[in-house]
Amino acid sequence: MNAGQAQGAKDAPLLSTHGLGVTAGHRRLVDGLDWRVGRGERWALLGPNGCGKTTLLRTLAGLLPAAAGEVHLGGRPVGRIGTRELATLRAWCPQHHHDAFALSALDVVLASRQPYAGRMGWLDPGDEDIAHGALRQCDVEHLASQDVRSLSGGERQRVALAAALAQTTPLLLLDEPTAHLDVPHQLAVCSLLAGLDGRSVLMSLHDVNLALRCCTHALLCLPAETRAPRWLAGPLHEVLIPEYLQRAYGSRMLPVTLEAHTYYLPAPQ
Ligand SMILES: Nc1ncnc2c1ncn2[C@@H]1O[C@H](COP(=O)(O)OP(=O)(O)OP(=O)(O)O)[C@@H](O)[C@H]1O
Repeated sequence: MNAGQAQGAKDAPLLSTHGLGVTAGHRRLVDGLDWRVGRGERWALLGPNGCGKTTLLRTLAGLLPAAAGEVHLGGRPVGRIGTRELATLRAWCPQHHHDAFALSALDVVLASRQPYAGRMGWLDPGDEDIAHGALRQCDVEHLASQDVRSLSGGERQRVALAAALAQTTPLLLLDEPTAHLDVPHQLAVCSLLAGLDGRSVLMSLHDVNLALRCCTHALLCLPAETRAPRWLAGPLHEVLIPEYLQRAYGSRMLPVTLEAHTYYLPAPQ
């Protein structure tokens, strides 16, 4: 990379999509999406079941090919970035975790340090410190030596989040990071993500109120009957408004203000 290209990469948005199309089977889930995610922004991906949040996140992560257009990370097409480098640029935390082997929670988190391992694949004590720090941040350090197959759903979810944090990437792609979590842990994860200085987060969520607490921006899917759904992107309070929420979810959402914060309640049927 020459000096001009290096400067271009520095000025480029962390993530951008250019005419992005995403399909699953015969369904077109995203069509012509032009979107930019800046450094330090936290985006909520919202929309009804099956609208394409997971498929879009996996495409952004470079795990699925785009049907049209491109995803860029730091100004470069994601498909042209090698696996190891990609793992230093974005962390991916899926919705489901399949644990085939008897690994401890610490092992699972340490695995996310592999992109930084030396030539022989060895990690150093600094990696262990980062892994323990991430387990602590996610309130699961006391489970570090426990077999992940024996963890509860919420504990496993927090270990997965710790693994994503320990990857120390500028971008985190999280598929329903608050699934399985009790309310105090949902709020703790919310504050944790909001406190990640300079790192950007894209997370699919089902709770509009959590998005309002936790995020700076929203990408909301408005389903369409006859063509690909339309994804509205923008600052949180421009996108999460009653009109758009009703179009997205098909039911009226009533704004309620409590202690200067706005929340949404579904209107009685
Ligand atoms: N490989 C596939 N073949 C056919 N259809 C698929 C495939 N993968 C996903 N789909 C369909 O694509 C749609 C989008 O799925 P996706 O998991 O992205 O939705 P989602 O918005 O994350 O849903 P949820 O809120 O329920 O988690 C669904 O209707 C799903 O059945």
